[in-house]
Amino acid sequence: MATQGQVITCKAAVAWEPTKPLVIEDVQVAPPQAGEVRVQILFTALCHTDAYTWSGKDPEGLFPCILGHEAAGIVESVGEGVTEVQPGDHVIPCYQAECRECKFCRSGKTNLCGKVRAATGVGIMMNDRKSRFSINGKPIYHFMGTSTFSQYTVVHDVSVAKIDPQAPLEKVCLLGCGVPTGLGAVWNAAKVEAGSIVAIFGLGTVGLAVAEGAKVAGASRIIGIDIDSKKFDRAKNFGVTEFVNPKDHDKPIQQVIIDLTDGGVDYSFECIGNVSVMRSALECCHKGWGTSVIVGVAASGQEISTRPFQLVTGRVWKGTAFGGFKSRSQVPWLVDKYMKKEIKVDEYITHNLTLGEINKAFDLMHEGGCLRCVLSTQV
Ligand SMILES: NC(=O)c1ccc[n+]([C@@H]2O[C@H](COP(=O)([O-])OP(=O)(O)OC[C@H]3O[C@@H](n4cnc5c(N)ncnc54)[C@H](O)[C@@H]3O)[C@@H](O)[C@H]2O)c1
Ligand SMILES: N[C@@H](CCC(=O)N[C@@H](CSCO)C(=O)NCC(=O)O)C(=O)O
Ligand SMILES: [Zn+2]
Ligand SMILES: [Zn+2]
Repeated sequence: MATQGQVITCKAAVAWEPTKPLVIEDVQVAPPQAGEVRVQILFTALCHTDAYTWSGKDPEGLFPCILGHEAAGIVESVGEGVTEVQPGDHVIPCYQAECRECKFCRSGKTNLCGKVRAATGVGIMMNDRKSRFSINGKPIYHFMGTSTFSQYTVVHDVSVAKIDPQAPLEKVCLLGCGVPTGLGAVWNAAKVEAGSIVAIFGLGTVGLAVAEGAKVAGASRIIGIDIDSKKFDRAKNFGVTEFVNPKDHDKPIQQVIIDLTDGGVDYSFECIGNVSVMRSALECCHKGWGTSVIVGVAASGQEISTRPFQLVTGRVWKGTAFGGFKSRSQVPWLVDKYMKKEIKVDEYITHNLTLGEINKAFDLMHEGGCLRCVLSTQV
């Protein structure tokens, strides 16, 4: 039955309130308006940022909403003026848009895009400043411009990357967030050179992707730091060469790393979202040149601090969103790299469930063994 131009009623996991279990509801998804694309989501993974917003600690978190931002699917229909994708195209929704026209996109200095960010931050679509999701007339907010915990979603055309139709959607959905973030933190934000010493704080999916990126870049030592020692065995397969558990030491962890590395590392990456660890990550960097990249997302109200002397003496503190990758241009390139077996993806998938089991999937995130859980949207 043709669905184009019609409201689609489908299943979606709705977050009615912070921390309350998500509820699978029948949701009405309106047709795409000008500059919009309606996508049938086939597979979606969970990222720690979904849990963060669900916790109520995200200043941009609005409820009720449909969370989810790491997914893959097929274009169902497009709105007026959409030229770069058409029904049937295989796509990955991109929470970091790329319009190629705005001040940010034209700067050549950042992957951030300003075109739709004001709308995606308040859970609506740009065209009429309304949501395309509703339940019996009650609007449900969008999330990060993606809302992938749904069988159908509507995204801005600048927020969707067309990918190789041969790519397995149940795997490449991961290229919507965590894996590119870690790889890009190394390749784009830090620009790690061969021979560098690297420290990674937090060995979840993002930290392991940092390790993989550092290995590809030719780092000589890749030191993984995690409070869960069970993380180390798996981390070796992603390139981590040494493991440090802060719990095994009395000294501050930055001092432990400085002692291990004759003065500090060339590059460090915070992949947890803990502001006190962010400080350690900066301070374990080598005087004169060490660079620390913040990747983890810290809760509302949290702030970073250090002695300015740390920066006066040459350390550099920076951060990255989506690893600095330009989404619509480079996600297809990452998919191609995966197809050529040049980057890992399958190895980050530890669990597979269905959308109907999403609360179990959130529980799994707190278990040390879980990296990414991929949900099939067939509830
Ligand atoms: N900047 C971006 O664009 C971007 C993109 C994706 C994810 N993120 C953020 O990156 C962070 C990591 O995401 P993830 O999915 O890999 O999370 P995760 O929860 O799977 O991994 C975090 C790891 O940190 C470890 N850890 C926790 N506290 C620690 C401490 N005090 N010292 C050392 N290790 C500690 C945990 O044991 C775990 O292994 C999250 O904050 C997420 O929101 C940011
Ligand atoms: N609303 C949050 C923003 C959190 C944040 O920094 N998000 C990252 C992506 S995390 C993906 O897992 C990001 O892309 N930031 C840049 C942007 O949002 O434009 C908060 O306010 O804490
Ligand atoms: Zn994410
Ligand atoms: Zn732009």
